[in-house]
Amino acid sequence: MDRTVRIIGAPMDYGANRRGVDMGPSAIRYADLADRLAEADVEPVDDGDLTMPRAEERDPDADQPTDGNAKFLREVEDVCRRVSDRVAATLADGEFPLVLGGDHSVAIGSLAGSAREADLGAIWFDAHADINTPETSPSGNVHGMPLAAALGHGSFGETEWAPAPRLRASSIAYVGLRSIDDRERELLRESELTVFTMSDIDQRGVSSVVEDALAVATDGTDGVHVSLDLDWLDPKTAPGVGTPVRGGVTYREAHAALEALSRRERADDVLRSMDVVEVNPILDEGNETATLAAELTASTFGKRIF
Ligand SMILES: NC(=[NH2+])NCCC[C@H](N)C(=O)O
Ligand SMILES: [Mn+2]
Ligand SMILES: [Mn+2]
Repeated sequence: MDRTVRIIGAPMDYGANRRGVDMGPSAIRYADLADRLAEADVEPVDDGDLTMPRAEERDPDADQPTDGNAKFLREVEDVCRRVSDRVAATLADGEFPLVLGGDHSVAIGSLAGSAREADLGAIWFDAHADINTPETSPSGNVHGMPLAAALGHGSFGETEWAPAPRLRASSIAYVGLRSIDDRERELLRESELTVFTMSDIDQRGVSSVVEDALAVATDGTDGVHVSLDLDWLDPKTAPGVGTPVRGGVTYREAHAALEALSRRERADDVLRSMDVVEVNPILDEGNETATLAAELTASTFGKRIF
């Protein structure tokens, strides 16, 4: 790909109950993200970080926009509105928006911004389904809700900021799920989202699964959003995440999957936007998870061994 990639840092931790994931953008930059992207033949431009609101500044008299079971939802809304505007403006300039989280709630903003002027497909690389609503969430953490928000499920449907305007459930594919809450399972069985679990990867291999995910996300859409939650990988390979789940993809499987997205002939017109989320340096070992995040991002943009 020879497009300009605009790096948008979103050091958000409100969606994960404030546990250190706000240092993710800094750790990924420290792992030489820009140099690695340059090696992938894209031109990185770093916009720096968005400023995060202070929870203490919350006006106690203001109305709560949705159910009180979603923690820090007002702060998440504030950040996601700005992420969405930045992503939309970047696309309008003909550049590629790369959002660095922060916890996965920032994806509400990236999806909304990317789906403003185009029919959007999405591939969700994650251990988790992230499709709880404030009403179904067992934790109240908004990082477990971004797809419900983008699809306007539950009380998110009553808001104007959360739903992604041109994203349909039938254009979304998960790759690598292995932790699905009971209510999410019920919903996914009835929904049009495509679910590829770790068992599919075990049986068919990651490359074939990613091909199918790409087919889902590109069919009838104008472009694809890639959402990469680092807890998609096995915690032995990516320990620096807040909600690790055993049995994730290996280092090589992860590279193979993301390289498949940027096969030369299609990268430019298929990929539209990306977020890289859930890197938590406090829980990491020697910044290896952030380094992995930087490497995998370069693979997505076409960096190859040879
Ligand atoms: N982006 C993430 N790491 N999400 C974890 C979600 C965990 C769980 N399903 C919840 O709703 O709380
Ligand atoms: Mn996850
Ligand atoms: Mn996630």
